[in-house]
Amino acid sequence: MCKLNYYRIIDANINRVAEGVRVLEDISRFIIENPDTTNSLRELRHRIRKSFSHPRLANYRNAAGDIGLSVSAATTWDNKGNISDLVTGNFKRIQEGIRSIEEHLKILGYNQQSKVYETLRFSAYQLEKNFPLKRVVFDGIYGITGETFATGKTNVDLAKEMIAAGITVIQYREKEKSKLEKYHQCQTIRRLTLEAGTTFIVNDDLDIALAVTADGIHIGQDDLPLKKVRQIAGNMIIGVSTHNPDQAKAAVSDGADYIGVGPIFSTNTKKNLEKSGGLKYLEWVAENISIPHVAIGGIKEENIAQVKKHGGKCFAIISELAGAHSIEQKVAALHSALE
Ligand SMILES: Cc1ncc(COP(=O)(O)OP(=O)(O)O)c(N)n1
Ligand SMILES: Cc1nc(C(=O)O)sc1CCOP(=O)(O)O
Ligand SMILES: [Mg+2]
Repeated sequence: MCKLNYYRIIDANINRVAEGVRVLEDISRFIIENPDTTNSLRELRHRIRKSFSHPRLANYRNAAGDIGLSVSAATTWDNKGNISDLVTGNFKRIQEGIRSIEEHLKILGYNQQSKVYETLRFSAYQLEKNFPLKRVVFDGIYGITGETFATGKTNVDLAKEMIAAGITVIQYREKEKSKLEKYHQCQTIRRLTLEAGTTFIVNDDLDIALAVTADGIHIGQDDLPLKKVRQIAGNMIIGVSTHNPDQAKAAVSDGADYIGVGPIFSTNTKKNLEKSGGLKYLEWVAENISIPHVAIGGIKEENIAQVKKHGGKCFAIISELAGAHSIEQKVAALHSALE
């Protein structure tokens, strides 16, 4: 291959990487409003552009004749379903682009410069790990579907009613249906939640969560280990059920975004219900755990105020919502009980 083509590859990748960093910089600046991350990204972008320069870079630029353009225009694999995918996709793009720069600099004998880009790639990994995509405020009612506890409403109907009632986080939980049926319901709920700006979390099925580009996955103590789920799910929100302080501490150190705390009260909704210290455990979590927590288990209009008194901020509810004649009225009643 003609040496000049290596310069062309390096030039294309410097542009590609800088553009990817710019997308993240904009998210950090205008959506997350985090000045530290914005500054780190800006510095990374400048270093990407300045760490190698050669007159041949611009001289051999040929964007219009780049055969990759038509390939890229025809692909749909990189369509981004949500902001979390956008962030993950751009970090991937940056890391792969820098890797390509490193390799081609080495071929041309620029070993020192290649090492500089290697350092920048590791900075990008670090920035990805710490990217403050705290998209959700875990506060108020966290609605969980449960059509088996409803009278004639499907999970989709329940999700629609929850959205109309102003619930901002909805979890899809379904224990009876086939994978395919669950997938179809989740597809519909994903569309509805995207339109409404509601956070959508899938219980148990990581494959479905990924397939419908949900915002998050909720796992229990017997599901895949959290670290493995993080490897597969990237930036997706990961919630973990916990029933005692050791599980809560482990979830934090393994990188959970929030924990479920329960059961607070007894409930017939879950088979093989775990034991926990209930309200006492919740109090411990409120005092000792830094990430958001979601209380769950037997929460109803008549006891939600008590849960709040013991440190509850976010309240996950299944049967009290699914069994309500009107979810909108039930949510209003729950809010008044919390006042
Ligand atoms: C918010 C929240 N907390 C806890 C659970 C329970 O999840 P898990 O332990 O996986 O049990 P199942 O719900 O799958 O029966 C939850 N779903 N949501
Ligand atoms: C699904 C679930 N998980 C729990 C836990 O303690 O982890 S309690 C529970 C059941 C919650 O349903 P309801 O609001 O109908 O009681
Ligand atoms: Mg589960």
